[in-house]
Amino acid sequence: MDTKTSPLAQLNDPSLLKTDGLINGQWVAGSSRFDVHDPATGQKLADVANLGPQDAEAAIAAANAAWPAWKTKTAKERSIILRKWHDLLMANQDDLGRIMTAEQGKPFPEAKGEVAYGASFVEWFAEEAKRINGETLPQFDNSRRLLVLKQPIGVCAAITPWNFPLAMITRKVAPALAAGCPVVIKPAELTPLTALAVAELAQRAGIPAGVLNILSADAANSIAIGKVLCASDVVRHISFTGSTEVGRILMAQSAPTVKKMSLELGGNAPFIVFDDADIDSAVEGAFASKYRNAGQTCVCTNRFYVQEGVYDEFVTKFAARVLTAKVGNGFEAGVNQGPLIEEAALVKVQRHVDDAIAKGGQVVAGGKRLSSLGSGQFFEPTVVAGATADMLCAREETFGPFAPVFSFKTEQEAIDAANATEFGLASYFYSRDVGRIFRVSEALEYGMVGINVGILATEHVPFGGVKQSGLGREGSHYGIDDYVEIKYLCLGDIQK
Ligand SMILES: NC(=O)c1ccc[n+]([C@@H]2O[C@H](COP(=O)([O-])OP(=O)(O)OC[C@H]3O[C@@H](n4cnc5c(N)ncnc54)[C@H](O)[C@@H]3O)[C@@H](O)[C@H]2O)c1
Ligand SMILES: O=C[C@H](O)CS(=O)(=O)O
Repeated sequence: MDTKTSPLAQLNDPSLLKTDGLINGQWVAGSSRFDVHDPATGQKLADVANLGPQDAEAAIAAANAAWPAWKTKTAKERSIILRKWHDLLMANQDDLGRIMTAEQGKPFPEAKGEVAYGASFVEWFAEEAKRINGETLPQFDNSRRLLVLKQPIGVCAAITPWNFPLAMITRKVAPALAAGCPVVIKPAELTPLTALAVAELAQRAGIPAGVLNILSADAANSIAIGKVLCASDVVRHISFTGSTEVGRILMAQSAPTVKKMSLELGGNAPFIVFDDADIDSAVEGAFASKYRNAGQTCVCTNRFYVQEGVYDEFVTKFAARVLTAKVGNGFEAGVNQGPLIEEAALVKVQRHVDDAIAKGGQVVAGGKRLSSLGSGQFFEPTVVAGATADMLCAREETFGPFAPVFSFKTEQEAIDAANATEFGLASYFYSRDVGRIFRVSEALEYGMVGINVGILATEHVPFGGVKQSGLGREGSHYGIDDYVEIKYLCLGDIQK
């Protein structure tokens, strides 16, 4: 690390910068290392342990060995430890945010916001740990008593993406630990430093050795580790957040051991503006929904559908709002659009923009890469009017700061266009007509619907998708379900 210029040279607590994996409470250097870079500058930040299949086997064994003691702690004992972890995450919010902005690129205020968001899952499940209740059932024979227990499912694995390097870990690990399960985590190779800092704070909170393990690995070893996690009969649950393509691979690899799977996959969110909408509110919601994390979130709007009567007003106001965005290094004051994570991301955004223009779209804001800025991994927040269904952006997740705006005539036409995708994660629409709000909400084939809002996630709501956007829900009281097994007890001879 260049101690003069690296953003990581300014940590309040330099001991949070961990670069080795964590197995059974020990930091493991691995047999090789891989580099982590700052996407805003291209500067090398650190080199990190490149763990592999044997390390994955060791982590699974450590987790399995730690499980009995962890599951026999009382719910309150686990709750107290989770609460301490939450408090440490918040006490180190600045350092965690700084590490995140350095390796992922999102603006520093947004990174600190993610720390709070991620910590809120730990706080939520610290409480849910005490509410994993079983039940008694009416007996069908008076000599019997019927009970239902909820027990921890066992060793869990989590494979997480780079775009929310902290929250996507805690959204999985918090319910697992709350339920009494140990976890093996494989974080994204592009953002391992945040995950390792979070694990260090978990150790400080008192999470015992082996209960939480982190396998840092490059792309090739991630695939190899994934195969070990999927093939292991000790691993009873895999929670994955990432692309639908990889989700399919993990499902197929897990089939031989019939694992429970939680999948938070790709999206293709529609954002519908009806002619009865509050246009100014819709513009603000559109900006928030599209350009958060430079468009690199699974719930970012991918397609804007605006009714004909308000199309020109919306496009004019939306383009004006987008032109106020400030692009730059996430540590620079006022910046609200950071870099894209890697070259491939920029290439995909440019391909979608060029395709839209070639098929008749009109650029009304942005439209090009900022190759001279920093690392060159910056793209102007872009709006294209006149979008049509034959464009790539209509059917592929752009995952970048590009907003295509389609027009429509009727409510049914908008619903049909919105649902014309294999994805079903988040959707949004603006209307002030109560009948329309219920008709459209019920007709949209999505796991989540934002009505007159552009941001809908928080820790106590069921987050997840339908169709090929995933399986299960994270957060909320539903979020514990994937980490417990239901056991039915039938007790006889009661009258003897
Ligand atoms: N639904 C959600 O909550 C959610 C949240 C964030 C991101 N995503 C989706 O993730 C995608 C972008 O994230 P990404 O580029 O990191 O996704 P990705 O699928 O490429 O990678 C996600 C994780 O899987 C690992 N991985 C990749 N191939 C693997 C394999 N064959 N075996 C085992 N592990 C493997 C990666 O190392 C990384 O840790 C987008 O599609 C986005 O919509 C969804
Ligand atoms: O992209 C991944 C996150 O799940 C988005 S959110 O912050 O949870 O809405």
